[in-house]
Amino acid sequence: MIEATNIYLTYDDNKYIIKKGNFSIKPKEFIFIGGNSGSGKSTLLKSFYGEIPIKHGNLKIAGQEVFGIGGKKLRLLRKNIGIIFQDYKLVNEFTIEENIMIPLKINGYSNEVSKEQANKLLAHVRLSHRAGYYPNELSGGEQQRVAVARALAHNPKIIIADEPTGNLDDYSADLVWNLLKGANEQLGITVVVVTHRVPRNLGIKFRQLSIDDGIIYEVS
Ligand SMILES: Nc1ncnc2c1ncn2[C@@H]1O[C@H](COP(=O)(O)OP(=O)(O)OP(=O)(O)O)[C@@H](O)[C@H]1O
Repeated sequence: MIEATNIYLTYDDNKYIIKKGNFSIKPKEFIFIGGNSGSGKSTLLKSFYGEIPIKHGNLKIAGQEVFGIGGKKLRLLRKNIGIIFQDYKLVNEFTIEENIMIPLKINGYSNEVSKEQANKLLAHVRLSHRAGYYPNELSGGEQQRVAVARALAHNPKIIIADEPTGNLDDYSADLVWNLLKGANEQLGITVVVVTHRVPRNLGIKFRQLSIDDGIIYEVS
């Protein structure tokens, strides 16, 4: 599902954040990515959804080459991916129902279908009673559950999450881990999560990668 061959990532050409990155993530795997602060975890995730260019090497996501990607191909790439951030990144001017409708509308679904799907997902994350609320009327944990629903809305093949529980208390973090686990187990979605703290008792098989001095390696 994700195949990296000798990828190099940089912001300014003076220093490679990721060097000679080689790894392979199979469909339906659950992957954690660790490493010290500043080691390049978020940078690596950004390369997956075309937010920063691949400087050298090849990166295939769901069969699509990411090197040099832009325009229509980038839109197609993002169709396969749902993204979750530490700080939720919901649109404050939209209700939470409307937030979940965003990826559906972008992908060409009608208002009616988008609304129906958003409400199914709101029920899934147990927030139906908040459909008309705005993000700033919700707790952080609730906002992150909306972000998970939004990431799932367009039936992506891959979920990418950058410290999804970093701002949450243990109770809310558990709810988010369970939603990600369900997406992986029940929907067969490949899940890639950057986290400093791998949850104990996740209850599913997972693999761990780590980044040190720009090098990506497998944690055994
Ligand atoms: N937009 C940017 N422009 C230039 N340099 C950047 C940019 N974003 C990140 N960096 C640098 O790239 C390096 C890796 O940053 P990145 O955010 O990927 O690390 P991280 O492992 O996710 O860190 P953390 O665990 O603290 O979130 C850091 O040295 C950082 O300063």
